[in-house]
Amino acid sequence: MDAKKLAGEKAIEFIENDMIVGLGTGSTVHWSILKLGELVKQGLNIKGVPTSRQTEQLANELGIPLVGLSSIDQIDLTVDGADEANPDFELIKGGGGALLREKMVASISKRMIVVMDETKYVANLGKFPLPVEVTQFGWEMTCRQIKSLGCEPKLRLNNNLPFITDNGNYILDCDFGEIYDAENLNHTLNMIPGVVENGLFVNMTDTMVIGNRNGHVDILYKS
Ligand SMILES: O=C(CO)[C@H](O)[C@H](O)COP(=O)(O)O
Repeated sequence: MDAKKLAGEKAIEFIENDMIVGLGTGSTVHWSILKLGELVKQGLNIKGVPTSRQTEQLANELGIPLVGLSSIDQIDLTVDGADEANPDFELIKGGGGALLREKMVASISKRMIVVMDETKYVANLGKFPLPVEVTQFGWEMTCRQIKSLGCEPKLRLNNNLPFITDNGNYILDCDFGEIYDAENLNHTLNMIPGVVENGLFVNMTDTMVIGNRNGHVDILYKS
């Protein structure tokens, strides 16, 4: 059983006609977008807000109408993946490098549904190094300041060259070990000049759809 596919497709059940829908990035939400494309072909009326160029391209190929942040102030529902999620519904995102647009879209969403396979649901965040998007200008200085918080940042590479985000920035993958105060770390990181955004999503989702290899899908709601 493809646990990512199970979760991705299940989440589409939350989408209703006439909604503005945030479209996340990654291999799990990929399945949600494919399913959404089928429903749009059958007459579902929605508008999507893509969180990356990759997602924008997929949505265009599938004929999903898109709208940009320039013309909306609120999104009804966003479906997106995660690299890790804990029982407090805190997330690490950005494995695909789309964390800035993902967080902007999530921040104006009335509801965010997170889709993942069972391996992403963990007791404590931090095994997955936290992605931090930083400006190219002075990135080494920013890197040293992040390091002084007690982690080992690594510049993300792509074919031996720095990975460049859709926004023209770099990503530092930061191993903090186990993260016990995600809210505080989120604020501390974003106070460092040169940090554009980090991949901690705190108080942004109340629903997680988790696919299991045994074919079962768990839906968790924050109480
Ligand atoms: O945050 C993300 C991209 O920036 C993704 O949602 C996250 O990396 C999960 O990806 P996948 O579903 O492929 O495991």
